[in-house]
Amino acid sequence: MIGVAGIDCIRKLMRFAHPCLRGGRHVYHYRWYSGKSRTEIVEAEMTRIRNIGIMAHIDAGKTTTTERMLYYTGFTRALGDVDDGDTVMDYMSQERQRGITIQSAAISFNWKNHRINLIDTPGHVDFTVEVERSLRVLDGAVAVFDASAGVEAQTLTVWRQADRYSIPRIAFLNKMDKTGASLEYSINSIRDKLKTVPLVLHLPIGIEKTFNGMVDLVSMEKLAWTLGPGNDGSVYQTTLLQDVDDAQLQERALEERAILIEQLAELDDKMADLLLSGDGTCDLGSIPAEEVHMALQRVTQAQTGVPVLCGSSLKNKGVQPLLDAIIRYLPDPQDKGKELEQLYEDSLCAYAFKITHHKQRGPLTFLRIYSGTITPQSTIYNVSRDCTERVNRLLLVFADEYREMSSMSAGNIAMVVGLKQTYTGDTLVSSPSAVVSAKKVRGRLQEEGQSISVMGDEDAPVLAGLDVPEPVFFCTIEAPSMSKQQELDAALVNLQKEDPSLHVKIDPETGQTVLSGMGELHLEIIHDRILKEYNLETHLGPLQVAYRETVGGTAQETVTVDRVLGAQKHHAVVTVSVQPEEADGPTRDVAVYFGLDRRKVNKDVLTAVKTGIASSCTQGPLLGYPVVGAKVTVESIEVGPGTSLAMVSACAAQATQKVLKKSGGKILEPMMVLEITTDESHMRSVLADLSQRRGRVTEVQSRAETRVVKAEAPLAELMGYSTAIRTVTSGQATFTMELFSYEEMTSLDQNRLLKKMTTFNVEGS
Ligand SMILES: Nc1nc2c(ncn2[C@@H]2O[C@H](COP(=O)(O)OP(=O)(O)OP(=O)(O)O)[C@@H](O)[C@H]2O)c(=O)[nH]1
Repeated sequence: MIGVAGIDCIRKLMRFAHPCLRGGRHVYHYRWYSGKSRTEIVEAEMTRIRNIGIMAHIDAGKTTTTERMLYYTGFTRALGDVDDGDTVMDYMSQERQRGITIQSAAISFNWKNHRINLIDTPGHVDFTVEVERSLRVLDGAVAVFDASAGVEAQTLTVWRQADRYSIPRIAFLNKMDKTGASLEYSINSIRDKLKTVPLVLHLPIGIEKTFNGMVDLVSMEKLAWTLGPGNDGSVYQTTLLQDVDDAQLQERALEERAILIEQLAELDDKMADLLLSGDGTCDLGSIPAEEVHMALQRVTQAQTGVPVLCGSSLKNKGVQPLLDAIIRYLPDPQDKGKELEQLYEDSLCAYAFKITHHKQRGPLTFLRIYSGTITPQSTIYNVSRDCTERVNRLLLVFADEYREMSSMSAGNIAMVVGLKQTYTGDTLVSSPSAVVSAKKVRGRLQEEGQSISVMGDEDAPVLAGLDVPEPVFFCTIEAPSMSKQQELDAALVNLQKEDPSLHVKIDPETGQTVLSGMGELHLEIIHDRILKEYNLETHLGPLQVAYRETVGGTAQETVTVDRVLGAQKHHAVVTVSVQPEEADGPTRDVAVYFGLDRRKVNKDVLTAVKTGIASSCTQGPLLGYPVVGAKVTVESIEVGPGTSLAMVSACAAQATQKVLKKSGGKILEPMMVLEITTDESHMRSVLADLSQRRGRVTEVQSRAETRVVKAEAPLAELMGYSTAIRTVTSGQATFTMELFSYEEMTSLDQNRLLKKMTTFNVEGS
């Protein structure tokens, strides 16, 4: 990924871009372009733009595939290698060191007269919010699979996310050169696990070490990567299959093509008509390639099937056909922008999907433009934050340069310098009056019976916000000295603008700053970034699990407050009852009901009571964790004349605390679902380790020597799991983990936790 967050990286970006060899490794430099460039970058017309992302399980080869794309499209002049830590896309230093892809950014390049805007997406489960925000702005995606592993856990997660955003996909079976690679296994796994129809477009020639190319089943050509200059895969031979002296290959290809055409005929009416036209004895082999391409495009975009291509990015095979498939089958940006164009017509509507910070230039904001045009030196309006922002500079991250643009229009991905108050997920338009007219248009369309699905908010026509999962871990963070606290606060504000899954709050009791996030790695990375990007050596407190509290049963409590403050007498009596909320599992928020006639109570008093209850529920009575899965009913309210609303609120809060305690509060702990892939010889150690962690094994799948263990375990027992699993399996196993529910602890475990936490608090105080 082209990370522009780090100052190191920016320095490199501002230098002239060319790959050079240093100490045997390729190092890429980028320049912050101003002035004339070697080539003129024209704005691509909408039908020739593809906004795409690449999604995959960790290590499937997303970065390597992206690097090859950049190389073959002329972006880079030497091949990067993730194993050497010198790829363009994994730019941030943390990514380089850890060998994983963390953040997403956009990078544009041209392929066969089309503009491809590539939005990189991370593969680690701690960064699913990064994946979500990329998916928001994509029109299509390439799913990269390790052909020896088929569909892996993280791919399933990202696939489900892509389903939610209705993103057409094509599949790339990478690593066909690897031992254990299997087209058949991967296809079955795509069909079974992803519940989609895989449409095989390539018949591999050779497998594992002998993998050398493929038959393109649409054009019926043999594509062979022979050793070209520098063995970089840029040259490959295309031969019509009929001219290839291999009758067996021809026969198999004809059979596979027939299967493909039949599948298409089932999914696509036009292909079915074509087959049935004439005397109904249509020769499947004679259907023209162009007709098959068109059918594949329709089926991909309708998301009824997924074209499957194969290759080996590391061995430089199969990437150019993948680029061809992107421009052939994945959609242009028109569809996604349709609804917004209806609302905003020719005026600007854009979505901020990524923000990075640059010390001198301030925030750099990546925008997907849905309608209208954006120009530099203009003023725009942030609907989500109700403020005006100034566009100082408008840039396109094109190949190895940041190019100044005089304007950018709908369908494009722009980078803007100057937006100071914008957060990731905000909607930007031309002016407040544009919002007023968009609202009017929306009202009219709704009256006509048309629903506007892109909108998240009833009041303002903004794009729906991000679906940010609940943080599961938290820890305190301390500035190196009191004098640096302000700098730390500013750094945290910037980081939150970039990363909506990072939560920052001040502990009301200790006054300490508390960070919460998606996992151990997430918080570690934040810590690293504060050091590297803001030069602040902070101290992180011990990592703690974000528990929840809930009620044990039904209870009722009445609290009376009688106070005299100055000359004013305050009198309030509030009775509340609680009971477990009968929803599917614990819900996030506590539901408040009124068991009294609300018309007889002053509106402000009702609001004060609700506020008191809500504030009380943010800190449960057992350990101070938020209360969930409870129904609180206000049974009665009595308020004396002249009593302040603050007093009413306090009375309701006290009653809620008391009733929560009385109900026999329970602690809920986050349960994670784990998928561990290991070899047979380490199975015993993996299972033994899991049972020590209160883990439950739910399924074990076998494939040759590989075992995939699915298990559930409490997060509290999984601290440092990545190191532990590495140790017990001598580095052989990989795993993913994801939050799936909050569960009640057994009373034994709860008592242990309460003892530990109260001792900890006493010691810590
Ligand atoms: N044999 C083989 N190995 C490959 C191929 N493509 C990538 N690899 C290797 O697989 C490992 C992971 O590759 P990456 O490109 O970093 O994978 P990624 O999906 O970007 O990984 P994350 O950034 O962690 O999500 C590296 O060691 C690559 O060299 C391939 O086609 N064949």
